Amino acid sequence: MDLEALRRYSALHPKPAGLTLQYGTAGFRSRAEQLDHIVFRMGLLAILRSKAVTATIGIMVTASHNPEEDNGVKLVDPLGEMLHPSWEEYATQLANAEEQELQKVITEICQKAEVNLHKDASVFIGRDTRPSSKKLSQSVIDGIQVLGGQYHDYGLVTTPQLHYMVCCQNTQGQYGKATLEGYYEKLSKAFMELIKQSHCSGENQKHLKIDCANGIGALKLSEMKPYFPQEVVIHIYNDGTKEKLNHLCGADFVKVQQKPPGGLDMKPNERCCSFDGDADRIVYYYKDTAGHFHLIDGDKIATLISIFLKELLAKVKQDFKMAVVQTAYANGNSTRYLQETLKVPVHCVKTGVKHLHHKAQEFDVGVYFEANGHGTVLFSKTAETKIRQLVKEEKDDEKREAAKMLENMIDLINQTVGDAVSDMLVIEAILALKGLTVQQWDALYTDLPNRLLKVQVADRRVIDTTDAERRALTPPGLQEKIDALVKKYKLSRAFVRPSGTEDVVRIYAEADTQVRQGVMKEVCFHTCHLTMLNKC
Ligand SMILES: CC(=O)N[C@H]1[C@@H](OP(=O)(O)O)O[C@H](CO)[C@@H](O)[C@@H]1O
Ligand SMILES: [Mg+2]
Repeated sequence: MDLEALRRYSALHPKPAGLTLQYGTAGFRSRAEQLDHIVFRMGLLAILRSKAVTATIGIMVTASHNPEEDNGVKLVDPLGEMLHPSWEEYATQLANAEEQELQKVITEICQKAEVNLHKDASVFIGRDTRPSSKKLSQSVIDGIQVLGGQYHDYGLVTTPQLHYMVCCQNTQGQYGKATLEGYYEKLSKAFMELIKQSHCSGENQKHLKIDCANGIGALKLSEMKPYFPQEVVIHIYNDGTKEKLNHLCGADFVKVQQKPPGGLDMKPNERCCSFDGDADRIVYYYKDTAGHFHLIDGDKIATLISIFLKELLAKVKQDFKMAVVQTAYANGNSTRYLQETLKVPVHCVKTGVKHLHHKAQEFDVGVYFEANGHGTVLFSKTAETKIRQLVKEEKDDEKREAAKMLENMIDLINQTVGDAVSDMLVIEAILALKGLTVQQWDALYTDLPNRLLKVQVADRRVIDTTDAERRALTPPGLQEKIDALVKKYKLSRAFVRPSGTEDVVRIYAEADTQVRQGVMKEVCFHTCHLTMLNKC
C-alpha cells in the first residue's frame, strides 16, 4: 500500500466532520455533496473486495428513485449480485473512519477478510444521469488508483447493465459479452426468438408508452431501439430533456401515489409503463374508458410471469421446483391468487432485493418481485442445463418447443438483478404469446385497497420487527394494538417497520374496503404515540 498516495488522495476527498453514513439496503445514499469521500473510499473497498475474491467488482453511482439532488453508490459482487452482507459492515467502517484512521481501517479489513494486497484487482464503474454522478465517479477512480487496480469505466449505464457486465466478465463470457452491444444483442435475440411463435395480435397491441423518469432508461432504450423487432413499437416519455429526474414521474411515484406520471399523455386502454431513475424497476398501468387509473405492480408482474413459466414447466415434464418470493408489501390478493389459484408456493422475506434474491436461489425456478416493481427470475444451474439439453435432444415436438421458450426466457431475463428493460421485454413477449390485453392481465385478481405511508419519528430504531418484518417486537404494546385493529376489518393486514433507506418509519395497511379511513389512520396514530414521534 502506498501510504503517501493514500494520505495525499484522501486529503483531496475529505470526510465532513461528524458525518456518519451507513451502507444500507441499497448502498450509501445521501445528498450528493456529502458523498465525495464515500465514493472515493468505495473505490478503495472495491479494490480490496476484488483482491479478496479474485474477480472483477462493480461500482454503480446512482440514487435510483431519490430526488435529483441526492446520489449514492453501491458495489456489485462477482456474479452480479449485491455486495455480500459481511462486506457491508466493512463498507460502513471505511466510510466513517476519520482521515488519520483510514490506513488502520484498511489494514483491519485486509486482516479480517484475508485480503492479499499483492493480488491483481479489477473494477467496472457505471453511473446514472444525475448532474453529480460524473464527478463522483471520477472520485471512485481516484480510490481505485490509490490502491493500484485496473478499471473500466462504462460511463452512463443502467444499474442492471452494470450488474450484467460484471457477471459476463467473471463468467468469461458465458453469461454474455461484457459490452452494451452484447447486452442489446443478447436480449433482442432472445426476445425475437420468443415472439416468433406469437400470432399477430393487431396494430394496437404493438404499442407501448414508457415513462423513463427523466433518467438513464431513456438514453439506453433509445440506443436499443434499432435492435427491436417491428412487433414492438416503444414510445419514450420523460426522456430527461425537459424535466428533472424522478420529479412527478417514474415507477416509484406511480406506485406510491397510485396515479399516472406527469409528461405522459395516456389514452383509454393504452398500455403504459414506468421505469425508475436507474432503470431497475418497472410498473405497468392503463386508464379505462371511464377514466379510472389501474396500476399493475410488481405483484401482478410476478403473477403473469409465474403463470407463463408454470405452463411451460408442465409441458417439459421435469421435476423442477418453482416458487415465488415476495415481501410483506405484496398485496394479500396476489399471495392468495398465487397460492390458491395457481398453486405455486410463496415465500415472504425481509424488504430489500438481496433478501429476495437469496431466497429465490433455493429453487430451480425462483420468481421474485417487490410490489414496487423490482424483480427477476432465477434459474438453477441444473434447470438451465436440462432445459438447454432438451432443446438440442428432445424428440417430442411439444416438449422441445416448450424447452426452447424456456431457454429464450433464460436468455431474456437479467438473472443478476431486477432490470426494467429486460422485464419489459419479458412482459411484452408473454402478453403477445398469450394474446392478453393489459385489461385481461389486470383482471387476474383485484388488488385489496392499500396504503403505504411514511412518518418521521425521533428514533426509528425503537421499532424492532420479526416474521419477515410483519410483526413488531418493540415498542411494547404496538403489535397488540395492530392485532386488535386488524381484527375489526375483513381481509385486513397492517405492519410497521423502519425504512432501510430513509430516516422514516413505513406503515402499510390493506383491507377489503375503506382502508384509508380505517386501519391506516389508527395504526398511524398508535405508531406515532408509541414511538413518541416528533411529527406525524
Ligand atoms: C416499501 C418499499 O418500497 N421499500 C423499498 C425501499 O426500502 P426501505 O427499506 O423500505 O426504505 O428501498 C429499497 C431499495 O431501493 C427497496 O428495495 C424497497 O422495496
Ligand atoms: Mg432503482
